[in-house]
Amino acid sequence: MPHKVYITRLKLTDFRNYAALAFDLDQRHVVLTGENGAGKTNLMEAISFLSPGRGLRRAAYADVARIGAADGFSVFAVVDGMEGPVEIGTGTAGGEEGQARRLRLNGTPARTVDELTDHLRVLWLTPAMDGLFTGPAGDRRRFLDRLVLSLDPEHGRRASEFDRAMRSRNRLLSEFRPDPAWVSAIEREMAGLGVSMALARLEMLGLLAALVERSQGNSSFPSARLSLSGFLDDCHGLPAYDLEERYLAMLQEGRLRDAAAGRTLEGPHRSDLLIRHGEKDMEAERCSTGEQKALLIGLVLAHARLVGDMTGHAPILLLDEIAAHLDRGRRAALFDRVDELGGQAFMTGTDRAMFEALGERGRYLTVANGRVSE
Ligand SMILES: Nc1ncnc2c1ncn2[C@@H]1O[C@H](COP(=O)(O)OP(=O)(O)OP(=O)(O)O)[C@@H](O)[C@H]1O
Repeated sequence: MPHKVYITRLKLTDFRNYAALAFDLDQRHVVLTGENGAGKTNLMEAISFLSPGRGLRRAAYADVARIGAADGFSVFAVVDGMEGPVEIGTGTAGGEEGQARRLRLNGTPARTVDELTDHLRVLWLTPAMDGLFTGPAGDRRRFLDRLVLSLDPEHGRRASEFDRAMRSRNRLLSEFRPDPAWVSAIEREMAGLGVSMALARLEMLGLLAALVERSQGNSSFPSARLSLSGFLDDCHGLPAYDLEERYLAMLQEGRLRDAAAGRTLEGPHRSDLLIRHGEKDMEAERCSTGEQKALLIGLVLAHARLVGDMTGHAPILLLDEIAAHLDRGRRAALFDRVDELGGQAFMTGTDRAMFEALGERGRYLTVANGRVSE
């Protein structure tokens, strides 16, 4: 069983509808119930800021600060983390758009928010992800990249450097006579980064597939079969160097076409994650709404297990409005599966009765008017 990472104290200041909120937690899972608009998802979002990135809503920081607040927002947490107890403070100062989120670990400013991954991993499933299978490829790519990031924190740096290089190339190609040596140098950089990104994604899919294979048959949720398409599809198994040369040649040959299009038409930014319902052997997008939800739950649970297995520390799991779509038996199975992962899970719902099967494994809190009570 992986080591349990859990939050023991949470304090929010000027975060969404919370002016000031503080409460203590123990190792148990946390069930947050309350009426629509009470602030349950806001609390989940606050916890998601204990991981790098823009949180589970991918919101602009200016929208996260409480309306009327004088100066940004802050989230403070005490966590029994991967390296022992740690105090985490994160937030923004001022309401400017585009500003970076600051992080303090045990009172000391951290260089980047990426340092959070030394202490805990936070994974989530929200109703906004329900359209994952039917929505745009970009959503699935982002989902996949978050999976990769939770095991390989370097993935984010590679992706943003690739993006920067690609923007430089697009800009250069739009010039009347771009300097070919400069374009080549940028393409070489893109080839290295792009292939590393593709390989990191493939490695993640391989690990997940192996885990799904091992746990086949003993799950109440369907297993997802995942593959990638849209970039270097016919090159599986080639060494990284050959893949880089291949991608480099594609970029060189595509210069005129890309210049005309005003963007780079081939690369890891064009990949799509293909998802199939394993047991039915059917594309996820053609499954029923309920089947899609179950598939997504199965996928997130498998990923959470993988993170626990690989790091030795169970991730914190945020399951927003998870119980509503499931029948009684499935709900009970979900709580068992979540508990078996060995981490602390936060779950929300409008009705406490939905969580009956969780029993004493959970702590039940009511959210109302920007406050949390027993
Ligand atoms: N920056 C902000 N400042 C103040 N209030 C905000 C801010 N952003 C969102 N809110 C408010 O927070 C409230 C609670 O939102 P939240 O999404 O957490 O509700 P919820 O309890 O999850 O509800 P539901 O059950 O409907 O999903 C909403 O009424 C919203 O208007």
